[in-house]
Parts: sequence; C-alpha cells; structure tokens
Amino acid sequence: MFLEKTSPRDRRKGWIEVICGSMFSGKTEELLRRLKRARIAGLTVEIFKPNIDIRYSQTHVVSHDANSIASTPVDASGNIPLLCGNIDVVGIDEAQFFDPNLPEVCNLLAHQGIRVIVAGLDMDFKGQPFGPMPALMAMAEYVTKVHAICMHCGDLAHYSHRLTNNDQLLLLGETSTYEPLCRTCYHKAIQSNKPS
Ligand SMILES: Nc1ncnc2c1ncn2[C@@H]1O[C@H](COP(=O)(O)OP(=O)(O)O)[C@@H](O)[C@H]1O
Ligand SMILES: Cc1cn([C@H]2C[C@H](O)[C@@H](COP(=O)(O)O)O2)c(=O)[nH]c1=O
Ligand SMILES: [Zn+2]
Repeated sequence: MFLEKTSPRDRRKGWIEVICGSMFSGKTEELLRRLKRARIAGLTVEIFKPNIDIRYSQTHVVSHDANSIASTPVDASGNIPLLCGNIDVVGIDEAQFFDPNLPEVCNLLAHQGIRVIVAGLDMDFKGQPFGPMPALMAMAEYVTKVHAICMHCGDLAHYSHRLTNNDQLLLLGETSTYEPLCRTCYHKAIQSNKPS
C-alpha cells in the first residue's frame, strides 16, 4: 500500500504520483483514499476532472462503489494551475481524457511545491497507451499500477475489454460496456470478435 512521504523539513517540496490500471481496478478508490488522508493531515486539497466525464456525476469524482468527492470539472489542463492558489495537494481523475499538455502542467505544479496525484487508464480498449498517461508515468516520482479481477477467469486483469462494436476512442461506460480481463482472456475475446 502506498504510504505518504513524511517530509517535516521539506514542506514545500512537490512531487507527482500516478495511479493507473484498467477499468474497475480501484484507481478512483485509491485516489480518494489518498486525498481523504491528506485532508485528515490538515492539507488543502483541490480535485479536478475533465468536464467530458459525466458518467456518474457532473461535479463529483465517483468510484464504481459510489464513494465520491467534490471536484472541479475543467475543459483543458491549462486551467488547473489557475485554480491552485495556496493548495498543498492536487488530485486529478480520468487523466487519460486530458490534452497532451497535462504532464507539463503536473510538472509545473510539482515544481511549485504541490503534491500531485493523478489517476487514469493506462490503456484504451485496444490495449494501446491512453492519451497523456505514458508521459505522466515517465515523469512521476511514484507510479502505482492497480488491478481488477478478470471477469472470465478470476485472475488479475489489466485490460479493459469493450463489449460493443463502437470503434471510437472515447466511449463513456461501465459494466454494460466494458469488462476487465487478464492477458489470456483479453486475447481470446479479441480473436473471437474478429470476422473469420
Ligand atoms: N472485475 C472487478 N474487479 C475488481 N473490482 C470490481 C470489478 N467489478 C466491479 N468492481 C468494483 O469496482 C470497485 C473499484 O472502483 P473504482 O475505484 O471506481 O475503479 P476504477 O477507477 O479503477 O475504474 C471495486 O472496489 C469493486 O467494488
Ligand atoms: C477503455 C476505455 C474506457 N473509456 C471510458 C469508459 C469510462 O467512462 C472511462 C474509464 O473509467 P474508469 O474510472 O477507469 O472506470 O473511460 C473510453 O472512453 N475509452 C476506452 O478505450
Ligand atoms: Zn482471465
């Protein structure tokens, strides 16, 4: 389990944490856990998400287990620093949907002494790296990969298999549209979807 760095002599030293994995792997739960602990520690926390993420709520970050925290929806990563005056910790969910500038924005905030915690899908439904996530993972001090349970065999899952024929990258959804699968079951599912 990720434990916060205690830095009594470095209170203004920032860093980046990334929480990544497939859908249903617990990214949002882990983000909420870290943010709630930061608040318990008396730190000021601000939470952002892309404004296209309206799956469960327009204004809150909500996990599949219905845990939630109020957030500010933004349409571009460049708006985040404008809303971060006097903030100790910044949380960002659904980072895969942000523009390519998000890693630089996170770097800027971390250089300013802010702890930045970013959660997002590392791969899209095709198994390809998703949006700004690979760059964020490269730039972060700490990367935590969490895993769901494969819906076909019960092993650890790290793919998000899409259950519909829609080929667009952006398709909001939950259990009726996606299932987490392990490598073996994902490849079997993809092969059986291919026209023969
Ligand atoms: N196949 C699955 N594997 C693991 N958790 C699942 C699965 N299906 C549903 N869940 C639920 O999803 C929760 C995680 O939700 P959440 O943190 O929102 O995930 P993520 O943000 O990674 O999509 C788990 O605590 C569990 O209750
Ligand atoms: C794989 C994949 C997912 N999405 C969408 C589906 C959900 O609305 C979010 C991911 O949410 P979660 O918190 O990780 O469960 O992303 C998408 O648009 N495209 C994809 O390829
Ligand atoms: Zn499996």
